[in-house]
Amino acid sequence: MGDTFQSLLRLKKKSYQVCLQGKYLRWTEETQDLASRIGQSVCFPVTEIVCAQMGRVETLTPSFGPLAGVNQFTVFHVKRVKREKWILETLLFTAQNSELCHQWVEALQRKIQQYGGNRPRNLLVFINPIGGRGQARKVFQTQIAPLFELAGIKSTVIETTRANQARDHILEKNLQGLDGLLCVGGDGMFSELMHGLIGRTQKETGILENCADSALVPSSLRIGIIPAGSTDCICFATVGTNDPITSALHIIVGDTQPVDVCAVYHARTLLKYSVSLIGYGFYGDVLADSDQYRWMGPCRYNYSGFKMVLLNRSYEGAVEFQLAENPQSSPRDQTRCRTGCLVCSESSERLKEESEELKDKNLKHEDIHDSEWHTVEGTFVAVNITCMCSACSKSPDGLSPTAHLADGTADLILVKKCSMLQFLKHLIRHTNQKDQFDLPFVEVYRIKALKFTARKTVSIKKGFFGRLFSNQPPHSCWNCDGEILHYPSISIKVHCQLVNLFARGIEGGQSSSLFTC
Ligand SMILES: Nc1ncnc2c1ncn2[C@@H]1O[C@H](COP(=O)(O)OP(=O)(O)OP(=O)(O)O)[C@@H](O)[C@H]1O
Repeated sequence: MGDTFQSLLRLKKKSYQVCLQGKYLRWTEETQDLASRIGQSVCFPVTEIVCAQMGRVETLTPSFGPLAGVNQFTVFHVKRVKREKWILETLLFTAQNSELCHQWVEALQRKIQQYGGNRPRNLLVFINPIGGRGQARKVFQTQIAPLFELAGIKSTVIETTRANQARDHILEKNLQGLDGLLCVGGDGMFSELMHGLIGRTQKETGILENCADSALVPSSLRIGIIPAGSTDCICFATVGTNDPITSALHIIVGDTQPVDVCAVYHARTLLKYSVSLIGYGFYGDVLADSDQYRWMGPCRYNYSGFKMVLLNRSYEGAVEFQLAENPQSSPRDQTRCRTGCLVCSESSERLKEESEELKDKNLKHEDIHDSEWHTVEGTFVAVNITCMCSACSKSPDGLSPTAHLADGTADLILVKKCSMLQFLKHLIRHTNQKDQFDLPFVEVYRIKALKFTARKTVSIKKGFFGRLFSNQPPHSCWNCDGEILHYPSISIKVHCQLVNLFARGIEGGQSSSLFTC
């Protein structure tokens, strides 16, 4: 029984038979009740233990020193509270003597090392002091740094003084010895880290990042997001909530979630990468319009959104796309991408096999992936592409609720010319349980590549609101994860699992890691 360590311990004034076996810590109440003989057992995986320390340790004490109790030891572990939210739970065990406590702490730490091999030890943290409501510094110092200290994670902190400082640092500076990069901020900060890391990795491996034909290589470093932005869309889609403690605990236990990335090109030259929304028409116009109302803070998006609904603009163009290869997966299939998603796992397997095939046969990515192009021409209120569900607090299921995080596809949503009320109906369905795609003017496809050619739209002063505000411009712009792209004609290619996040996807169905055996 070399793998098992057990003894009698006290917890919350009751005696328990506590057993550490395999991947689990289990405790069973010692009961006098002869009818039931054995009390209820509770167990949870070692992979969700943050650490074990001698004595009674409290996280909020500055130096985490043991407070009292030579015969006590403390176990810190992940506890799920509601939906996807995690908190740090403390268990204070009392043993017969301090020797036994030492043995328990050593046994637990050994198990954490054995099963928690992917935990980071050394992180570089970028704090955006102006992101969201300007709380990033406070969030990190008061809530996150004490957790990292407890878990034995070294973090080097850089507070940014300008936009793109984090991206430039990652592109230029020595990152040796680091296990991951974190941002404390919103989706814009994540985008900086992602651009820096993808760019650096291609440079180091000699791949031409700018060329639309390049098969880009993923980095071994993971990116973590401590949410402190305005929308935190990427946190909602990869963790299920925008709670800073939950994200920190996912980082501490070393979770890994691969994520697909869309590369956006104009004239075959790279413009930007995106993981959530690339939108022409409505979302492009909202972003461009909202820029003049920065003084309103995050409310500017509601104001410009309202204005654009009233204006009811639509734009002419041709959308060409290559459909995804997996016929079993579709944006209308009602499945959800959740932790351990089978569709994404199959893609990981396929990726491995493909890269071996490419190497063996000395082929290019395109040689095994060229497929038919489909075309939809018309006038569109919105052309949206997203490679994750793009959920946020306003839209809990997101733009495309069944989109997968890591299957090498993106969902293309075409909202064709319709009335203001029809478009409003489509938008409102993002906030309730109704299907936003089940409307005659909406089409949705699961794709792997796209080309959009904008046509000049003739300006018509439509209705009362059209005359009140302004004429329609001939083209819209693209909203690429919250940044404006001024080239109306673009192409997009989905790169399967190009970045890895400290996350595990949204946990589905499971409400607690603690369960009775
Ligand atoms: N010190 C700084 N001064 C000005 N801008 C900065 C600074 N540091 C980072 N930025 C830029 O601020 C932008 C917005 O930051 P961030 O994403 O953190 O917050 P947000 O926009 O409020 O949140 P979200 O993107 O979730 O809506 C980013 O694109 C980033 O490049």
